[in-house]
Amino acid sequence: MVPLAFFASVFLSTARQAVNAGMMVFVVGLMVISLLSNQFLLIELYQYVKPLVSVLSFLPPFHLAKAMSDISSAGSPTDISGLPQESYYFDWEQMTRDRTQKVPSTDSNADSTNAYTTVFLPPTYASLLFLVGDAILYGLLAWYLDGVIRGNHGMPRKLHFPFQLSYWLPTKGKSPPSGQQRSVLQDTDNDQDTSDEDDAPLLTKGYKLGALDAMEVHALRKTFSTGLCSRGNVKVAVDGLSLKVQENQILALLGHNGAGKSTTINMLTGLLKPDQGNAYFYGLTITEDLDAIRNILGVCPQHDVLWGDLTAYEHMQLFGHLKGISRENMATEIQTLLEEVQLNHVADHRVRTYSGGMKRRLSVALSFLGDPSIIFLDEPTTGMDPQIRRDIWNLVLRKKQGRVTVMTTHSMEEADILGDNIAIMAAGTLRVMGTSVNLKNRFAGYNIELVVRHQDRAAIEVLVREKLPGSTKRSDPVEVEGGVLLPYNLPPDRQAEIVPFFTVIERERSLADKIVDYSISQTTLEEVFLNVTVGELFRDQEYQPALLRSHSHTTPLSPLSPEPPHGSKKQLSDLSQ
Ligand SMILES: Nc1ncnc2c1ncn2[C@@H]1O[C@H](COP(=O)(O)OP(=O)(O)OP(=O)(O)O)[C@@H](O)[C@H]1O
Repeated sequence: MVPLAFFASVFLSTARQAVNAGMMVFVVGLMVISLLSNQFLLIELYQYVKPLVSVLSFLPPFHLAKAMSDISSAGSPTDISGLPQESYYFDWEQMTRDRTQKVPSTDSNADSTNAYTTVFLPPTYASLLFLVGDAILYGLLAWYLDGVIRGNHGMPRKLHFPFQLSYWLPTKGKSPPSGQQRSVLQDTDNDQDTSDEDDAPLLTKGYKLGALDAMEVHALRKTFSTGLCSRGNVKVAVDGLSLKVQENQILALLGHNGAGKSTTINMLTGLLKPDQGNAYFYGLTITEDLDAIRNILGVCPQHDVLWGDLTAYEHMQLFGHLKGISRENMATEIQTLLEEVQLNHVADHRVRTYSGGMKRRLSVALSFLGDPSIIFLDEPTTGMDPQIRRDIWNLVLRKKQGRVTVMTTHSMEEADILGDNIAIMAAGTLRVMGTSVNLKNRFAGYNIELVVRHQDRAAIEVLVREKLPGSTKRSDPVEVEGGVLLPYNLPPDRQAEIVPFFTVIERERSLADKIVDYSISQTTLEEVFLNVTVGELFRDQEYQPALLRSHSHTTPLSPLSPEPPHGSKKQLSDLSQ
């Protein structure tokens, strides 16, 4: 029965499907048992019983129920046909006897001695042998089909995977890319640089393509069918994503809801099969070496996968065993990690008593179990209070050495603090990638705020138009104490205008009276994010291709490149109007 359950699970992807299938099996089984134990039905359906028994031989529940029934009836005063038994005990001879059921014959010409006909049922030992055979058959089928059929979950193996040496002797642990693998990657890079230039994301100067890349993603694509039938609408969740991450670095993946971050992580961790593309971790590919990659992978999924009846310690033990942590190290490692996420004082409490933030901390701790070389954290700090969140940030920063960390977040502060590189996704594509400073320089520029007296507002606005011609109003003026605040944004390529403008303000005594206060600051990552994804928000068809095609990802851009972020300024100004 257990191998049959594993076999059935290959074709079922949700708990609801499993419940429905279980109900169907129960109803069909009940009907069959009614038939075989009801003489009236046996008479009516006699000619169908023999072929039915042959078919049922391949279903373990039939032989299990029959063997149990045989064994229990063998010890009773009457046998299965209701006739008196010669002996009341069960012996091996009974096991080898055909189990027949006598039913009244429906043949009108039958004489009185032939008034009964017998329905053949296999002997008990045959049922037990069938059970063993079924267990082997379904076990093998479940193992093979589970490898090659993954539906939308996981990466299917090749049809001939049992004959692949790599299946039986997987590459263990973290290994640098072999010369051959490495050269394939380089070739792929070169191909992509020349042929796919238009589709390449923008990489800023802070991002270094180099020899230490431990994770490389190439043209990853995933679509989902959204219609009722498979030929319905298709949603492109991730569209040709390519990026690289170096060891010891954290990549923060930003994007609005539905940008494709979780789908990307699910593909990279082998939960979803990519339609196209591949990813390499330390030279291992997700399409070929998923088992080896899983040995060095830690994942904190977006939604906690925890069991309410288990404690935090039991969760850690369970995952520790699955990750193959040795018994000697298990207790120390669990204790250290639980202390680091501040759950040690509730380690023996059932998880159902935890708050959302505590469950999240446990998920983070689970992902670090076994010291994995690649860590994926999908919105790890959701629901945590500010203090705990900072502790988790410290944990992630402390643990970034010797591994690749990829995290998604909606918190710009989190991305700014943790991310060595920040990648911004929109509509399934990577729009920009670089360090926080470079992204700010490249895509946002400067915020200039002037507090002026009401009566001088028009004069100062004229002055700003003359001396800061590249500036735009960031939002409507705001009434403040002593006057009105005029907020401006200056793109990074107009940096040269800043010094002359403030020199004029400092020198002209008349202006000093009109301008009560002023400030200048670099714009925030949030503004970069809005700036980069604003085209997506407004679905401006002209803007997006211009943004994508204006740069090649192989050419590092100057932080203060003369090329403005085309369209983005226009859209921001639209926003403010
Ligand atoms: N199983 C699915 N079937 C159909 N569409 C899906 C499926 N999974 C994801 N999508 C769609 O793919 C797109 C990307 O989803 P994804 O969950 O990757 O976004 P995300 O960036 O992680 O968003 P969030 O920040 O809200 O978690 C969305 O439009 C989503 O509706």
